[in-house]
Amino acid sequence: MSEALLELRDLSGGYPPVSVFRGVSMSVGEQESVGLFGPNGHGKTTLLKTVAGLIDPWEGDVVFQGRRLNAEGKMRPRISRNFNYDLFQKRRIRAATVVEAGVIYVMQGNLLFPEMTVEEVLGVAPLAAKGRSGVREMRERVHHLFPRLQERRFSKIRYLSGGERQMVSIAVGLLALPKLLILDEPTLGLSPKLRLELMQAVRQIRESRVPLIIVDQNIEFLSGLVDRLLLFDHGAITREIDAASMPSHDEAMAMMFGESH
Ligand SMILES: Nc1ncnc2c1ncn2[C@@H]1O[C@H](COP(=O)(O)OP(=O)(O)OP(=O)(O)O)[C@@H](O)[C@H]1O
Repeated sequence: MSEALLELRDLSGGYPPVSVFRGVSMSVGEQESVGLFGPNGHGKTTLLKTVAGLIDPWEGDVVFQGRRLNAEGKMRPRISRNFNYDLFQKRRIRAATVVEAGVIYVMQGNLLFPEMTVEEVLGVAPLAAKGRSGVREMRERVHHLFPRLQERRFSKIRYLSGGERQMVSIAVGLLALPKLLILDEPTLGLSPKLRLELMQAVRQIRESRVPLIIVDQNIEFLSGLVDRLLLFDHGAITREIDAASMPSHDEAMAMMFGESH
């Protein structure tokens, strides 16, 4: 396997006091693409939000290019009696640190500013790249990937369809010049036509060798895209499957729930 770009070491987390995932160890190599597949509500998004620095890990490490991005040690129980104790809590991982390291997480759902235009949003996105070179080339690539955004560049985000907003979100992620791009269910809830368009764009991103972690409910889509598939069940990685032996949707479900799913 190629050298590890991202390594998660025995990572646990959740929404205190509720534990969502436990003892997750995985790695993503340079130029590798890894898929996460598992039932809804079992903690994939929570794991990715922890890697992205949006919520604190309870235990374990997030290591990127050999550097630990989280504070060392376990999360300590909260002892503050302040109502807004979150404001005073010292963060164990910071989203800004993760972004500066080059890990870009494209979240599920629409989190864009509704009153900004497509052009304005795409204009500010490269700020996250912190002066790394290659923004101009990436702009061209984004235009090529999503010609529809060029047509809609003067439209406010609020007037875009769900699929177009998803395209903007991925474009923002790319314009941050990711060293690792994390896509959380990029085709969720889209019409079949837009879904296909977006799937093709993600395939092209993959072909350009951007390392990816991608979560999707469509295993056929993931199979054509990833070097390894991780089955994620009840907050833990239960199985790792390499590209040569990708299962069908039914086979993957049987691996997780037995033949009677
Ligand atoms: N902000 C939150 N506060 C408390 N619990 C939450 C929060 N967000 C999610 N959860 C809970 O954490 C658990 C894991 O949810 P998560 O979204 O990580 O799962 P998932 O595998 O990504 O599923 P999906 O594909 O539906 O997003 C669920 O039980 C969910 O209800």
